[in-house]
Amino acid sequence: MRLVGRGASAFASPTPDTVTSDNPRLRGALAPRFVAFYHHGTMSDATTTPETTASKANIREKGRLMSASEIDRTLVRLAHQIVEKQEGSSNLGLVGIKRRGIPLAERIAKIIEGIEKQPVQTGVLDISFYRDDLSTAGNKPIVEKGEIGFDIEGRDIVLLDDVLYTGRTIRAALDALFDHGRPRSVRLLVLIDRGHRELPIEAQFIGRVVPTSSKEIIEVKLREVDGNDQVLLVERLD
Ligand SMILES: O=P(O)(O)OC[C@H]1O[C@H](OP(=O)(O)OP(=O)(O)O)[C@H](O)[C@@H]1O
Ligand SMILES: O=c1cc[nH]c(=O)[nH]1
Repeated sequence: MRLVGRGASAFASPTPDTVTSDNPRLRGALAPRFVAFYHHGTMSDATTTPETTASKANIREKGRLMSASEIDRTLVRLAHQIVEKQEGSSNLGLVGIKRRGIPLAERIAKIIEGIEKQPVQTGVLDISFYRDDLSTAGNKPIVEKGEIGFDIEGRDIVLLDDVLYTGRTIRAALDALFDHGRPRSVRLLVLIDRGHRELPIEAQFIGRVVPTSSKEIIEVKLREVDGNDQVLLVERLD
């Protein structure tokens, strides 16, 4: 059976007991709702833990691509690049894609606030409902069509996610975003671009480009979701 959907990281780390955010509005949005795992080269959602034991037995950690301090420094660079590109932050809005895009948006907003000395609005997109491949998914995710958190009309939006792979999440996120209004511009920030695009989607702000094989998986861990910060390269063995 071919299962498709979102998913990458849950097999490698247990669901955290606590999911934290400084922003009370975002705390619920960070909470994990689905356990995700890879299956035959595609990604899948499941409402119960598919066993991470079996999954773990079939994966091998190949190396650490980024440490916590490397992630920190990368986010500082990306924040400066955003400010340079947007010529400031007065019309800027950062929208994090659930889950790990949300803490990325919060962290980068804080850095930009430190540079520009003015608040930066952050919001959340839960795009589960909008994916174009849900009809073939084995387990359908619960639909949660939440508010972004601020008015995106006329704003310069930066969408943020941890990993850019096929581009399907971002395509779905763009659909969802435009359901909420008409921004002046939309740019994309990802911590890792691993290639393998299936759609004509590119990021304007990239933490690191990591050429990967289709057997490899990028695992981004962020302390707000996973309890620690690092980026791992793992490989499926089957
Ligand atoms: O370009 P794509 O092929 O769409 O893949 C990228 C998406 O996959 C991962 O999400 P994941 O399914 O792990 O969800 P999570 O962030 O909730 O763990 C990652 O966070 C991106 O959102
Ligand atoms: O390798 C991948 C692919 C998609 N999403 C991830 O988080 N990692």
